[in-house]
Amino acid sequence: MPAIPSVTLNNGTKIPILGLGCYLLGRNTTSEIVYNAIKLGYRHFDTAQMYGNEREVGQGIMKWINENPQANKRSDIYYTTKLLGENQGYDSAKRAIRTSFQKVNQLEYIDLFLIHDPMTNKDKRLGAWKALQEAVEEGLIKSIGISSYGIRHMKELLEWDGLTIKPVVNQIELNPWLTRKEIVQYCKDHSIYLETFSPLTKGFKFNDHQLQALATKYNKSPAQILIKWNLQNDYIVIPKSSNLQRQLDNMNVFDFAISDEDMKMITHDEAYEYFDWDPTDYMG
Ligand SMILES: NC(=O)C1=CN([C@@H]2O[C@H](COP(=O)(O)OP(=O)(O)OC[C@H]3O[C@@H](n4cnc5c(N)ncnc54)[C@H](OP(=O)(O)O)[C@@H]3O)[C@@H](O)[C@H]2O)C=CC1
Ligand SMILES: O=C1Nc2ccccc2C1=O
Repeated sequence: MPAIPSVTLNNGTKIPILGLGCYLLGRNTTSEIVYNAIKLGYRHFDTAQMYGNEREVGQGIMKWINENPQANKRSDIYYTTKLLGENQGYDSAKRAIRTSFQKVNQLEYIDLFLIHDPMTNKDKRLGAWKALQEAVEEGLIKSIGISSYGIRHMKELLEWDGLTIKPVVNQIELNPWLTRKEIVQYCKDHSIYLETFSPLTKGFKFNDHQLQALATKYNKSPAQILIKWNLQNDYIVIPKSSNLQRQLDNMNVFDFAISDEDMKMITHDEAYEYFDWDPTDYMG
């Protein structure tokens, strides 16, 4: 399997364009799943304070590094976590960032720390961002970003006079039935990379007849077509699977291309179907 390519973010750091979503991997199994996924070729892992498995994701990564430190480098791995909503606000965020860091301190730094959602208020969102900026200055974190931010939340942040570090990504739910053209355009205009969660629609769209037709045409599975749809839109993508064979299938997307015509055919700008949560229009 070829190495997963990386792209460069607005601060010059690189991120592998396909990572493993770590929600619901299960606390007892996470470290082994992460370790085995690295053996398969995954180099990017997406967790969160909310998932309760930050420590175990770090342990899986460290097991791989420690088994051959000459060959297996920390810098080859990309580790993302996210600040829980209730930990927003400057003081709470300072504490929670340190707690997350302590859980994986053997990793020496966190590659990317996201504000998980905008569903608090302006003071708490900006206070959390100030704490994240300081953690970058301290060297605990390399990059910071946002998740499920709508345009008003991004404007609030980008126009804030305390902003010293721009978000590198907005992690958001996108799929052929949820294209969010305005948010995508806003992010592109401000050099904020789109990173897509629930890219497989959690399986809900696997029986869609157009998706099935493309799967047959390209001799790929519906999951592989959805992952490729994301990559061809230049989105970073983080499908979750706890199963080794499905993880392998989800990586096996670099040997084909969906035609422009077929990309248009499965893209439904008029639809608005989400399968997780939708905080982007939160008004608080
Ligand atoms: N920022 C945010 O607010 C959010 C972030 N996320 C992040 O995004 C990640 C991915 O999103 P998630 O919501 O988990 O959903 P996904 O769209 O990635 O779907 C995961 C589901 O699809 C199944 N699956 C995976 N691969 C295949 C395959 N090849 N064929 C058939 N079924 C498959 C998985 O089962 P199995 O494990 O058995 O293979 C699981 O049930 C999360 O793990 C998390 O890291 C998710 C939601 C919100
Ligand atoms: O992975 C996730 N699954 C979720 C479900 C509800 C709210 C947030 C999330 C995640 O981040």
